[in-house]
Amino acid sequence: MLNLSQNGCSVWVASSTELARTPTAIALGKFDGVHIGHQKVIQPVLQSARGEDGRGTGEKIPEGAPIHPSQSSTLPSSSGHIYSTVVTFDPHPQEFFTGQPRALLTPLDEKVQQLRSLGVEQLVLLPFDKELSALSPQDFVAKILVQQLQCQKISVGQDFCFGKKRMGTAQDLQILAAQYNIPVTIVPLQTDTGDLLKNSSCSNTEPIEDGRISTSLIRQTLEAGDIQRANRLLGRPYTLTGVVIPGQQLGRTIGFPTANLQLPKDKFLPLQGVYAVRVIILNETPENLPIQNLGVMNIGNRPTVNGTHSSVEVHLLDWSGDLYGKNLVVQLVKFLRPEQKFPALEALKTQIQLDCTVAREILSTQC
Ligand SMILES: Cc1cc2nc3c(=O)[nH]c(=O)nc-3n(C[C@H](O)[C@H](O)[C@H](O)COP(=O)(O)O)c2cc1C
Ligand SMILES: Nc1ncnc2c1ncn2[C@@H]1O[C@H](COP(=O)(O)OP(=O)(O)OP(=O)(O)O)[C@@H](O)[C@H]1O
Repeated sequence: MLNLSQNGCSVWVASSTELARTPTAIALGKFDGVHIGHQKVIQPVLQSARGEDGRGTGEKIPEGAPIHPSQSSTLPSSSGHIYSTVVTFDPHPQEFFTGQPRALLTPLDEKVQQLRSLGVEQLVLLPFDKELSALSPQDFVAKILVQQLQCQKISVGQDFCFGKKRMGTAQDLQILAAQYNIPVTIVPLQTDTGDLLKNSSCSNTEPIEDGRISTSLIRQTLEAGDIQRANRLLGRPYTLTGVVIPGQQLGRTIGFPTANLQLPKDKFLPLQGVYAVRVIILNETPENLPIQNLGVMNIGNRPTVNGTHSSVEVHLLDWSGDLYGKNLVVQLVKFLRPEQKFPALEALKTQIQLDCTVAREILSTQC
């Protein structure tokens, strides 16, 4: 269990339902990326926690007490507070089923940051294991949502599926939850064009390019280097956040010192190559305002210097100083070009000079 706090606001992170604060208003799903579609699903839960929908006077049903579908989960409450909660799964269900580690758009720390900025009070990580994956939709609602999380309200997207073999739909959730007097908001699917999709069905296949905003679409967009579209789907710039570690220190010899970033192991990387970026240097003291700089970034193996592993390095424009050990937030703005093997360092230097000129131009016009 963690309680991550910054600037007075905090998100309670519970690694099991026993550690969760209750009662809850719940947004349900994987929420990797916390994209525009996810943000719409989270919105009703925030309103509910503020008491804007008239609920918020619920009393806890004692842990372990048997609950019958006819029994309302809303009893008079002592504190009257309903915690706005995102309920998600850990590990990502796909990782559990395939056994392969999955790179994430928002590893845990970043997801918590994003949820905090939206005003979410709590993140509950349901351990996704054989037992949870085998729960029927009925049992998932009764045991996890009602009994353990004392749920007062639920919000999901139109294509939400849950329970064993993803058998339950958003409509099924609405019917099951109604038996406990829990209202379920079903959020229409948000698309890239702003249209709403009418049809959706539960399936485990990767989505086709239908414009529906999804984690999968954003991953594909980043893999293709279309940063502008990825940023539009996310509702903010895609960022790489990490600590600066020593590199080979060759960059300074060609006039372009670079900060080598150590990222969370499970961070999803976009297409290899060179990018125009904005860089926030996070200071140790929280009261200091973060400093924002323009920069160029390379993601790749550095074939010109016979690099052996992939690295992420940033050169800050018009900046000099020591960044070792500092935390950087790198916001991707535009993909400039693929990485190349140059015959000599001099040719690489000339190309990086050009990259800086192009980046400066782009960054002066685009946000
Ligand atoms: C904007 C930018 C573009 C780069 N482009 C390439 C490239 O096309 N090919 C390549 O081999 N290395 C490229 N690099 C990586 C350089 O080879 C690397 O910065 C240099 O070797 C210094 O590495 P070091 O920080 O480990 O000392 C680029 C670096 C930057 C900052
Ligand atoms: N574009 C969208 N519009 C409305 N709701 C959405 C949208 N995308 C996801 N949701 C809803 O947000 C919640 C979390 O979504 P989830 O992360 O599980 O799926 P996703 O973003 O579609 O990712 P994936 O591509 O991995 O399926 C679910 O309730 C889901 O139905």
